[in-house]
Amino acid sequence: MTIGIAGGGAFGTALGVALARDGRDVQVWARDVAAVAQMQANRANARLPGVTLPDEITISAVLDPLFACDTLLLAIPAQALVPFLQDHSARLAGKVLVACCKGIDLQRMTGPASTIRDLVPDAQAAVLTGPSFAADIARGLPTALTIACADDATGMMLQQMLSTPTLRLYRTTDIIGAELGGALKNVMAIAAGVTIGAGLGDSARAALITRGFAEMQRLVGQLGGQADTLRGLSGLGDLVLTCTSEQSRNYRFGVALGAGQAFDATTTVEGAATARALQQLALDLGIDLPICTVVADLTMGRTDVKTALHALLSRPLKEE
Ligand SMILES: NC(=O)C1=CN([C@@H]2O[C@H](COP(=O)(O)OP(=O)(O)OC[C@H]3O[C@@H](n4cnc5c(N)ncnc54)[C@H](OP(=O)(O)O)[C@@H]3O)[C@@H](O)[C@H]2O)C=CC1
Ligand SMILES: O=C(CO)COP(=O)(O)O
Repeated sequence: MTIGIAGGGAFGTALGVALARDGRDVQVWARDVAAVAQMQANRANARLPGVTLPDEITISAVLDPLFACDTLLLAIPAQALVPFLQDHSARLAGKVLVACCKGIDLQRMTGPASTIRDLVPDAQAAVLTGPSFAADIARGLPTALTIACADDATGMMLQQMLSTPTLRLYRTTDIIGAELGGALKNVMAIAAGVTIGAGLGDSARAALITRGFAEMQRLVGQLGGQADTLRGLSGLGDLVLTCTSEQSRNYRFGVALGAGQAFDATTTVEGAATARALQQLALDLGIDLPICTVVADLTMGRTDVKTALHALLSRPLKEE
C-alpha cells in the first residue's frame, strides 16, 4: 500500500523520508512543478539540507497518483487546508485523511481535523502532531508523536502504518485536544521568542510558557478536549520543544519581533494567523486568552512589545 503525502515542504518530505527508509512506498505531491523537477533530479529537498530522498519516494506535481492512495498525510500549512479540501472534496471522499498541520483556520475557526470533517464528511479524519522538527525526523533521530483519530480502529491502523523504529506514535481518540495543543503551542512559541528577543530573560520565558499552558488548558477544556491529552506529547511536549528551540520558526519569528528585527515573510509561521483566529474565538466564547490576544496584536502591528508587556504584567493578581 502506498502512502500519499500532500505537500513537499519540510515536514511532508521528512515524514516521507522516515517512512520510505522503513520500507513503505510513498507518493509525494507538491504544487510547484519546478521544485518537483529539482527534487526528482537531485533526490533532495532544499528545505531539508543534507537529506537524500530514498528510492521508495515518488514525487509528482500531478494529483492523480496522490488520489490513488487510500491514506493521505496532509502536510500543507493550516491556512491552505480549506482551499485544498474544497477543491478536491469529491476525490478525497472515503479516504483516511491525516492532517499534519498545526493551526486554526482564520475563516472557519476550526482546527484541521474539524475542518476535514466539515468539508469531506465521508473521509476519516485524523491528526498527526507532537514535538518533532522535520530535520530531526529526516535525520532518523528518535521522535515521539501523537496520532489522534476519533475512530480507535482507524487510529490503531495509522499507528502501525506510520510508526518506524525511530518515529514512535502514541494514540488517542481525543482529536480536539490534540489539534488544539498543536495550534496553540505555536502562538506560545512566538510569545516565548518575544520574551527572549526583547531581552526579558529565561525566567520570564518560563513564566510565559507556564501561563501559556494555563491558557491552553482553559480553551481545550471549554471546547471539549481532555486535560490528559494536553499534558501529553501534542500539548506540553510540543509546547516545551517549540518555546525553547532555535529550530522553531515560530520561536525565531518571536525573537525577531521582540528584538524589532525583520523576518523572512516566506517562512511558514503558523502561530501568527492562529493567534488572530484565537483572539476572535476568545471574544466569541467569552474566554480569557491574554497571551494569544497580545500575540495577535503584536503580529498585526496593533501594539508594541513594551505596551504588550505592560498589558500582561498589569493584569489583576490572582490565584495560580
Ligand atoms: N517543519 C517542521 O518541523 C514541522 C512542521 N509541521 C507542520 O507542517 C505544516 C507544513 O509545514 P512545513 O512543511 O514545515 O512548511 P514548509 O514551508 O516547509 O512547506 C509548506 C508546503 O506546503 C505547500 N503549500 C503551501 N500552500 C499551499 C497551497 N495553498 N496548496 C498546496 N500546497 C501548499 C508549499 O508549497 P510551495 O513551496 O509551492 O509554497 C510547501 O510544499 C505546518 O502546519 C507545520 O506547523 C509539523 C511538525 C513539524
Ligand atoms: O511543530 C513543530 C515542532 O513540533 C515545528 O515548529 P515550527 O513550525 O515553529 O518550526
